[in-house]
Formats: sequence, C-alpha cells, structure tokens
Amino acid sequence: MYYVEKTLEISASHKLNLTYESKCENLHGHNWIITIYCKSAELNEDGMVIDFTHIKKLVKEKMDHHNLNDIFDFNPSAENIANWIVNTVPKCYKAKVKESEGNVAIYEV
Ligand SMILES: Nc1nc2c(c(=O)[nH]1)N=C([C@H](O)[C@H](O)COP(=O)(O)OP(=O)(O)OP(=O)(O)O)CN2
Repeated sequence: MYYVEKTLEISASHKLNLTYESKCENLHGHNWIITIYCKSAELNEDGMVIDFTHIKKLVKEKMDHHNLNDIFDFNPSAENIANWIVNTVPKCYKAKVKESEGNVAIYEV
C-alpha cells in the first residue's frame, strides 16, 4: 500500500450553529492546519497516489480566505470539514482538521 500526506495551512472564518449558547456562534477565524491522508494499492501512470497539487486545489482553493458558512451547506465544525475532505479528495481515507493547538478533529473511513 502507498500512502501520501498533505498538510495545508488555511485562513478562514466560520460561525457554528449550535443547540446551546456559545461564543462560537459568533463569526470568528482560525489559521486551520489540515492534514489529508490518501492511500492506494497501486500508483497511477504518473507514479503517484494523487498529486499533492491536486489535493491543494481541491481543499485550499475552496476554503482559503473564505467564510466557511458561505461555501459549505453544512454546519462548518472541524468534524464536518474533515468529513467533507474525505468525501471530496480522491483516495482520501482520513483528514485531520486543527483549529488551534488544542482543538483537533479527525474523520477516518
Ligand atoms: N467538537 C468541536 N467543538 C468545537 C468546535 C468544533 O469544530 N468541533 N469549534 C469551536 C469553535 O470554533 C471555537 O473557536 C473554539 O472553541 P474554544 O476551544 O472554546 O475556544 P478557543 O479556541 O478560544 O480556545 P481556548 O481554549 O479558550 O483558548 C468550539 N468547539
């Protein structure tokens, strides 16, 4: 099995829709550190699992310098973003979405 990891730093804002009162319901920003994990039993004709640049285009170009509430049709929690990445990037089986040093969500198939 071949594995690749791509780490991106993305500046983006969001506000969370929650069932309880929270400061996170107010618009605020993070410098997200996102790690995307892909794997494949075989390499493509270019000798890759997936091109790192293609991963960046799919995730960073969509999210960077955006209000995530404007670009996603789901509540943009770190967990939901991790799920979106796994379902968007080919061959991705896991995504780690870090809002800050202490706040990390992971989704893995
Ligand atoms: N499970 C999740 N919990 C929270 C998420 C999330 O995506 N998944 N997101 C938030 C907010 O985005 C918020 O910005 C972070 O909350 P919090 O840790 O309370 O605040 P700080 O980053 O300022 O950290 P301090 O520990 O207060 O320094 C909330 N929860």
